[in-house]
Amino acid sequence: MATLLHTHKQMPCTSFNRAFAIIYSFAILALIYHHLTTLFRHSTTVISIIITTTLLISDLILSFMWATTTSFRLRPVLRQTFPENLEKVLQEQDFPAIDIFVCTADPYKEPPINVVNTALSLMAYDYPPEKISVYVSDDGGSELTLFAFMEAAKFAECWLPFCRDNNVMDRCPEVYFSSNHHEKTELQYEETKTMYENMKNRIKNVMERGGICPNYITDELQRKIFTKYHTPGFSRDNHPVIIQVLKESAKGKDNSGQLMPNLVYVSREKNKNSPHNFKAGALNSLLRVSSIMTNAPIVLTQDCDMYSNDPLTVKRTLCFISDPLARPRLGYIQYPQQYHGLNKDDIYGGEFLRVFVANPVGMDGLQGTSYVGSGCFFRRRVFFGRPTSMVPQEIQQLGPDRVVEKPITAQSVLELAHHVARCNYENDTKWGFQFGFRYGSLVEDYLTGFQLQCEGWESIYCHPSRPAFLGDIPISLIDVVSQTKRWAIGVLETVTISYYSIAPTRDGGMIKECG
Ligand SMILES: O=c1ccn([C@@H]2O[C@H](COP(=O)(O)OP(=O)(O)O[C@H]3O[C@H](CO)[C@@H](O)[C@H](O)[C@H]3O)[C@@H](O)[C@H]2O)c(=O)[nH]1
Ligand SMILES: [Mn+2]
Repeated sequence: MATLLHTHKQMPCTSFNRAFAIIYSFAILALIYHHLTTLFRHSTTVISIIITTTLLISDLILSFMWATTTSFRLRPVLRQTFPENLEKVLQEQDFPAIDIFVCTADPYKEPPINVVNTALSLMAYDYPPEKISVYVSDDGGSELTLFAFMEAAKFAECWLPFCRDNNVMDRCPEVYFSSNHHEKTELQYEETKTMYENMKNRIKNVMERGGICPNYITDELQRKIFTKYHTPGFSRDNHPVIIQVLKESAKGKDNSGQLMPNLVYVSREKNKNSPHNFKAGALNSLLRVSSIMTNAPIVLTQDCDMYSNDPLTVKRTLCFISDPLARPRLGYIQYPQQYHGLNKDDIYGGEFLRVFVANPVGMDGLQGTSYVGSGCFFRRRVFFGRPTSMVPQEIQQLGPDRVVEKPITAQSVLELAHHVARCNYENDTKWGFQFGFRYGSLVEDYLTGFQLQCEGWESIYCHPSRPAFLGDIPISLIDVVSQTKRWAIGVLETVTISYYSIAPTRDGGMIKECG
């Protein structure tokens, strides 16, 4: 028998949901019938015609909404993965490499210490470290974020072996050090904690000062890097490309002599005359920069406030991707967005159970779930056209199948990486429409997932009992309202874009440019 890597089964509530759907449909039909008979037989005055017609239209709209969501209740599936079996089908040296994208946009709204915690939790995955590359996109173009990551690169040298040696489950340092579930006596614990506190203090000081303290700059090279942020006219919306390799796997080893992941800081070029396309634009820049530097076949996108809560998540994902019987059209695997720090009453409904759990479970049983922006593992290939026909890239180095041979710090690699992160790079290309993350909606994730599905890619929703990722939720009313408004507008934009673009299934070609 083949080794079991994952299973799926229908949820026990399926039969009940189906029976309910049938009964409810009859009730709706009866209601519509009632409205129609009232309209044609009993409505004699203009007023009663208007009232009945209005009721009929509203009930038709509500029925349509009910029918679309009910489809998610008809075949909900639960999946289980067996990462412990992975090495029976795939040797560790054959594990695919993975490029992880972390996006941040503003050091004051998204404190660098939190972004650093997210990145550290991802670098510390239970996975061969030399196969992991973490790319940080800094849309805030801030030296404070870069400084925080320079510190993180140093701290990672002791944090990664510490997690490995002690089999730590909470690999986000802040969470680990503020919980009480561990041996607090050990020397290694004390040392690591002190290093973490030092890092935190240095980042805090820099934040309070609003700039880098001169005594924190250790060498000429660092000084040179930070002067880039002080050239005349430099602002978050107007600055050149800054790419800094903070950890190179091939060179740096951790404190126990093991290899480390790559850690690369990227702040794409911005100027006021070019559209920057928000997060989708940032992700596309990272997609290209990472193509040039490492070109891993698997890509994980992550919001800066969503840390990894389970070190096994990459292996779990491989259970689907590396399954010899895997569906060839499998494009992405989405984990739910889950949150920590929810208050007991959750007065703003911040858990979003329907959006991030109930609906995806249902979509998974049909054609696959949508992409929700964070906690999603893609096959890089999905960004380059339909499963059956790959669209050639404007430069050959961006092809998803290319094997990178040069080190990420090679001069030619860095030059090309800078080139593809420039803001006019995308002019006259299909980036954002046919390649990469899609432009035109405030919810680029929803639009991207939807268009990938139109192209024929399938997806899987994986919901392990230990949350794979945990994030922050908006806790003030004003933040909740603005997020909900953004999402609502974004979904409407997705509908209009999809309506006006020619879906690939209909013309056998590509999605028309829009925007
Ligand atoms: O110009 C931008 C704007 C945002 N971001 C990053 O995008 C992420 C999400 O943005 P946020 O403002 O936190 O939006 P939320 O509404 O909280 O995010 C949800 O909704 C977004 C849009 O649907 C998705 O992209 C996210 O993954 C999902 O968590 C954050 O890491 C930001 O740093 C950028 O990198 N560049
Ligand atoms: Mn957010």
